[in-house]
Amino acid sequence: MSVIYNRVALIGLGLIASSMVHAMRRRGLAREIVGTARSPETRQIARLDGLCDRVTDTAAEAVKDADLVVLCVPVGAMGAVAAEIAPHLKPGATVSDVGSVKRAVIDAVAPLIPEGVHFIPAHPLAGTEHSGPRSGFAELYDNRWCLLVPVEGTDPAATARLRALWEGMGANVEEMDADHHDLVLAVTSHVPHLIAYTMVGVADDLRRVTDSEVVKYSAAGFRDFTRIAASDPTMWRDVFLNNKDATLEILGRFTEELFALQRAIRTGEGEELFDYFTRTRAIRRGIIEAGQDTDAPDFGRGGSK
Ligand SMILES: NC(=O)c1ccc[n+]([C@@H]2O[C@H](COP(=O)([O-])OP(=O)(O)OC[C@H]3O[C@@H](n4cnc5c(N)ncnc54)[C@H](O)[C@@H]3O)[C@@H](O)[C@H]2O)c1
Ligand SMILES: O=C(O)C(=O)C[C@]1(C(=O)O)C=C[C@@H](O)C=C1
Repeated sequence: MSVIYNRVALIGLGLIASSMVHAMRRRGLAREIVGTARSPETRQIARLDGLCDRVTDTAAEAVKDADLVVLCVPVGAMGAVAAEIAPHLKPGATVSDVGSVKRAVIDAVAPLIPEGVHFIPAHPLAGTEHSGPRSGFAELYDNRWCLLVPVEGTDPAATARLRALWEGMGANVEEMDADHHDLVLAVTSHVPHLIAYTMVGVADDLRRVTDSEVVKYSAAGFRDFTRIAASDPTMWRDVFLNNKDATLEILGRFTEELFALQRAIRTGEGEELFDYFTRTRAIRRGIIEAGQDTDAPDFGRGGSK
């Protein structure tokens, strides 16, 4: 594959940025990758590992002459970083981000972007519970979605170029409106994380009662929750504070359903529980049959009744 951007600057060098570096290098998508991070320790690690072609001490230095600048910091820090880099952006450059929330990031960043610079928000739907400059890997975006959320009046050629970069990094790209994005992600990612955090918190409270049994006998379902609940606290604090309305909307619906199930258990409504679980099982099977869950093991497909 050929070079898509001459110079790419990554602000913040954690899981998402370091995975971008590896994925861009795999296909030679950028001639030069410049990176910077707020903490001196992260910059030091990035330099030691040769993560980027150059690591600068400030974001202002990193974006100098960059054709693409990607903000890879927690959602709550996007505005401050945009303010810092705005005066140093090259005319004609593209600024993008990878934040898990889109409306709040657009509101914070768009007004700071100078005329003549394109702003194209993005969100790769891929991650792990790990963070930091050593957590990235080239395959993270393979066969994952990356949603582009262009604001009104965005230059189609600049959007097409960013799309080509994400496709080059292995992702499938679609465009989506910001509010719709935030609602969909509240359902598919944000509230599920909140539920995992809560369940692990409950288990931790119980541990005082049952000693270490919660850890010792933790079954696969709970282990999956602990993986999710190990995700970065700063990132997730910022997600919930910046996607408040959609999170509360979905959480409201979730608690209504939970109360209905709670009642069915208390009153012994076995049929209601069976029908509910049958419906949810069909959803999982539908996802697998549509080939949308590349992680799903093949066992029992169409087998169990
Ligand atoms: N981790 C995931 O699963 C995932 C998936 C998709 C998108 N995202 C989004 O990507 C972004 C980065 O997430 P990550 O997982 O790479 O995080 P990370 O914790 O691995 O890295 C974050 C980077 O931002 C820097 N940083 C933190 N606070 C900052 C501040 N106030 N000012 C400047 N820099 C700061 C850190 O030093 C670090 O270099 C977030 O906006 C997150 O919502 C994360
Ligand atoms: O796989 C994981 O560990 C993730 O949590 C990744 C995940 C998700 O919820 O799917 C988390 C946050 C994102 O913004 C995008 C992807």
